[in-house]
Amino acid sequence: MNILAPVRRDRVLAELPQYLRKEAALHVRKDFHPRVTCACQEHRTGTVGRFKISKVIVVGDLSVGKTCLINRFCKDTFDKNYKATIGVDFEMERFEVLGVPFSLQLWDTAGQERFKCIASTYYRGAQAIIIVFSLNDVASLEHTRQWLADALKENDPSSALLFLVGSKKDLSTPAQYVLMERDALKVAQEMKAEYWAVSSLTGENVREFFFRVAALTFEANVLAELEKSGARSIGDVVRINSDDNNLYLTASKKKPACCF
Ligand SMILES: Nc1nc2c(ncn2[C@@H]2O[C@H](COP(=O)(O)OP(=O)(O)OP(=O)(O)O)[C@@H](O)[C@H]2O)c(=O)[nH]1
Ligand SMILES: [Mg+2]
Repeated sequence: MNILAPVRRDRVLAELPQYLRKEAALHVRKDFHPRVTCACQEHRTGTVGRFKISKVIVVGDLSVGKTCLINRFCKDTFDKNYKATIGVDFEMERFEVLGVPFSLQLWDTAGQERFKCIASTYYRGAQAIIIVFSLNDVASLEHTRQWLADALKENDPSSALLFLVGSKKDLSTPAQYVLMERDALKVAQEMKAEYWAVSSLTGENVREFFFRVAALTFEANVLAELEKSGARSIGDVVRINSDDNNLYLTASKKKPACCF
C-alpha cells in the first residue's frame, strides 16, 4: 500500500465516534479528551504531529471471522469461503483524526492452533487488541479470555486498549442475539474491554467499530505523547476508573485556556 497516498475522504474523523453499549465502553465521553483536541488544534501533538501509527492485533478462535472483518473494512469485500490465515496477514489503514494523519497497522492473526506460535510472535507492541468471537458459537466467547491472556503476555496490560467483538451477527435471530450479548457484556466488563457486535456479511457496525478503534487508539497515543513530552500540567493524572469505565478521566488541577 502506498502510505503517501492522500487519506480517503471517508477516513476523516472530526468527531469522536460513539460506543455501541454504555455498559461495556472504554469511556463514555461524547468528545475527544480536551487535551487531545487542544493539542491537535495547536498542532502540538509532539513527535506525533508528523506521522502517527498504532499497531492493532486481531486474535480469536479459528473461523470466527477475523479476516472477513478486516477485509470488509479495508477492501469492502466479503468471501463466503473459508481460507485459514497462515501465521499472520497485515493491512495498513490510513485516517485523519482531528486534522492529524494517523495510521492503523492491522495484524490479522491465525486462529488455528498449529499456526498460533508463529502468530504470537507478532503480538508484541500492540496499542489495541481486538478479540473476536462468533455470536453463534458460545465456545468461541469462552475462549476469548485465553486469547486475551496470551496477547497480554507480550504487551503492557495497563496501556493496551481492548475490544471484544462478536462477529457474524447476521446469523443470529434477535432472541439468540440478546442472550449472547448478555454473556458477552459480562466478559467485556471483566476484561475491561469495549464490546461490539458486527457482521462482515452485511457490513453492520464494521465501519463504526473501526472508526472507534482508530479514534480511541489515536486519543491514547496523543495522551501518551503529551505525557512523555511533559506538555501536560504537573499534577494531571491519567487513571483508569473501573467504576465509570472512563479510561482517560483526567484529574486536572490546571488546564490550558483552550481546553475549557
Ligand atoms: N454469515 C457470516 N459469515 C461470516 C462472517 N464473517 C465471516 N464469515 C465466514 O466465516 C468463515 C471464516 O471467516 P474468516 O474471516 O476466514 O475466519 P478467521 O477468523 O480469519 O479464521 P482463521 O484465519 O483460521 O483464524 C468464512 O467462511 C466466512 O465467510 C459474517 O459476518 N457472517
Ligand atoms: Mg483469518
